[in-house]
Amino acid sequence: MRLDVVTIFPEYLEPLNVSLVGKARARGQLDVRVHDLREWTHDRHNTVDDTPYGGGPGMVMKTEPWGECLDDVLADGYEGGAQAPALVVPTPSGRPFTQELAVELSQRPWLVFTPARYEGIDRRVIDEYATRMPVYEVSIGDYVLAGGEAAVLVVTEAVARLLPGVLGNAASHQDDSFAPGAMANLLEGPVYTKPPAWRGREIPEVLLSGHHGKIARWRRDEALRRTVRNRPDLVERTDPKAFDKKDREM
Ligand SMILES: COC(=O)COc1cccc(COC(=O)c2cn[nH]c2)c1
Repeated sequence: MRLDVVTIFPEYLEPLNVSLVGKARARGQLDVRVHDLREWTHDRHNTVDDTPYGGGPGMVMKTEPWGECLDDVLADGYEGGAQAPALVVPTPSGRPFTQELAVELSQRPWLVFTPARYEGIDRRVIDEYATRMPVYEVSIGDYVLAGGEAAVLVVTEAVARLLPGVLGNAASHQDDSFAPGAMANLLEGPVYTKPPAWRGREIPEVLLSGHHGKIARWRRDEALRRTVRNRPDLVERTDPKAFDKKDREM
């Protein structure tokens, strides 16, 4: 997968050199290219923003630098078809970024991220590129950040860990929270490891029993308990058939 990020703060994307994404890049599983938008400005102050038409506070990111930069980024290697890029625009007014969307994005060959600063990017930029490729306007949560770069780190990590071979133990994202299947829409329950006792706190007996059926049942019950407590909305969304009699007694 190829990932391009266009930003006025390239250093903000340094974390893409470490950990999971960094290793995937080193292994050649990910081709990450960060571009400084200001390199596509031509004035002395490298201007990327201007006042909003219609008035109001703040500044808006100008069309020209974005257009010139994105044309260059998309110029190489874009033969349509297999190499078709998609634009990913972090914005508070986007569709919620979910595990399902992470899976969808992880199946694309090329993502171009356009994190905005200020009040956002002139709408005409998105409209222009939407004529050439899919545009995903995604929100990572109901709050406003000073810029979309942090959201790029979030989306990139969620997507990269789904790429084959990137996560050590392939099975580990099968039972992720929100992964499709029985665990869909349930939060993850508690996890434990050695030592068996710590400050007088021991491990739930069932986990030491070696009885896989009971362990799976206990984990599901704990996940359900935590979901009911923290995310009743997710319980609503889960198909009632997914719950058996014992669940209903909970
Ligand atoms: C065309 O799209 C744009 O112009 C984007 O506009 C904005 C405006 C303000 C802030 C941001 C950065 O993203 C977030 O704050 C965000 C993403 N998820 N949750 C919060 C982006």
